[in-house]
Amino acid sequence: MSARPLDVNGVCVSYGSHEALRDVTLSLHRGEFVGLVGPNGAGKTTLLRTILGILTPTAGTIRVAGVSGRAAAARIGYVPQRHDFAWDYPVSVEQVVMSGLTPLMRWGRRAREDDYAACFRALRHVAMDHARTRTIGELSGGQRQRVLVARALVRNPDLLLLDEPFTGLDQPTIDLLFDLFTELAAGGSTLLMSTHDLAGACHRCPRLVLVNTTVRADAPAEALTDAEVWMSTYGVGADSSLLASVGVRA
Ligand SMILES: Nc1ncnc2c1ncn2[C@@H]1O[C@H](COP(=O)(O)OP(=O)(O)OP(=O)(O)O)[C@@H](O)[C@H]1O
Repeated sequence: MSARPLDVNGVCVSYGSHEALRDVTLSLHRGEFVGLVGPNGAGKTTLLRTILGILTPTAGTIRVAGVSGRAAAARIGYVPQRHDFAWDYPVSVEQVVMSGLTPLMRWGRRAREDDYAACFRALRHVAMDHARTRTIGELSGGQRQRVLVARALVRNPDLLLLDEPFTGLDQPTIDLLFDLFTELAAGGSTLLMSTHDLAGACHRCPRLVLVNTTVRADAPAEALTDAEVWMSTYGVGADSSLLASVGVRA
């Protein structure tokens, strides 16, 4: 049996004396699409960056497809927040997607025919193959997000990490991206996505992980009907509109 795409076990992360994550345990199976939700400062980005190997846990272990450390990072496709990317850089869509392969290429190696073929496949996956030669600055927000997903997919990862992919996008664009993520999961990709779109996550992510420093709940979205869990994770009262947005009553 092949190893799970992600196993996080008892992970703790601190920034100096500030404890950002405590005893986080989480496993994903192949083909799962999991929403990671929690309030501002809950530790979502910290968890993604720790899985990526950018941050080192003070305790616990992380395995991606059964391996850890640098080998684990090579198995991950990462979709950063859109505003973390330099969109005014004068490069083509294809060049951005190609940059997803760079970590796998030895320094100085020129792109080969199979690299271009991998880029084309990834762009076709996100329905952006028609825009291969366009300059990235010309793209809409939704198209930019698709290009970032293609860049993450090009290395055929065991795990896709998405950091708030919906920020600043309109509802129809968000719906199309949810369709894309659902299709990717149905095709065997494994996705862990942080988001503040609670209503969308409740409707479209089959499984939700609620986090605030530690995992507060981990269940199919439709099973998260206990208002207390949402209230304590987000630190809100029974009168909060958050409860209506996730479809529960206090
Ligand atoms: N580089 C850093 N140095 C010190 N503290 C940090 C750093 N990055 C994050 N933190 C702190 O760690 C905690 C978790 O932050 P993190 O960015 O992971 O939360 P988040 O859930 O992604 O928040 P948001 O939804 O606002 O993006 C917060 O208290 C934050 O202030």
